[in-house]
Amino acid sequence: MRLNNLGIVHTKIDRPDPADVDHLAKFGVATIHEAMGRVGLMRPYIRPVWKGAKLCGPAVTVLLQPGDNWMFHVAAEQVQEGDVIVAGCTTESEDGFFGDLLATSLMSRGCKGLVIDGGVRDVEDLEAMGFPVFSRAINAKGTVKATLGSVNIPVVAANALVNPGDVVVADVDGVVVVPRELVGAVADAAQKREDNEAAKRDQFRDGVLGLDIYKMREPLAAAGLEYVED
Ligand SMILES: O=C([O-])CC(=O)C(=O)O
Ligand SMILES: [Mg+2]
Repeated sequence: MRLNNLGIVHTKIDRPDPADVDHLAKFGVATIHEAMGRVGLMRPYIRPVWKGAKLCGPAVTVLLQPGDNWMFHVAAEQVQEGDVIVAGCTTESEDGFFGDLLATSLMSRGCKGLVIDGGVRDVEDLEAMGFPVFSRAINAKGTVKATLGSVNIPVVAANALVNPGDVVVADVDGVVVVPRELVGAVADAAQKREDNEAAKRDQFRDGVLGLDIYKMREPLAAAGLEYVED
């Protein structure tokens, strides 16, 4: 009888339609999060390790054990072109699980980046390679290869549940997780939101006030806001 979910690799995962992933990739994390109804974000302590890093792709998930990066090598074999890796850990850990060697291996498999609720190192090289990484820490502390975790099971990373095949989008504003079956609908909703924002941006540029665009004068007065001249 299996007592835990460690030591498992799911080799078949469902991925969303690549056209929907491409559409979603056009939008920023803030827009996607709003379009979903203000949900789906990882905790904001996950930050890009180099300026300008961005990623969007279906997740191959990894559950790590603290101080151990064995499962990244197992995960590399499961990566398909366009995937990203999302790594959680069985407990909080800021060890440097990942660096340029693993990035080189993942890139050769078509991987588009990493989100990890842990630490990474070799950041100068990751930037030079153009491999986008989002992590909770930059840490030179090395790890071993000795303890089983799992690949392609549901993982929690920075308070977000990520199922294999969910699409993860990350940019300087944060990391958002879009459930696989919602990717097309969320991309459409994000497009609508962006069109709407474009119209508002034009008005703001022309000097129109939010007070008038959003018709806020009446509700502000009803709430008791007073303008005092003296
Ligand atoms: O080798 C490791 O264990 C992690 C690392 O620094 C790399 O991937 O370059
Ligand atoms: Mg290294």
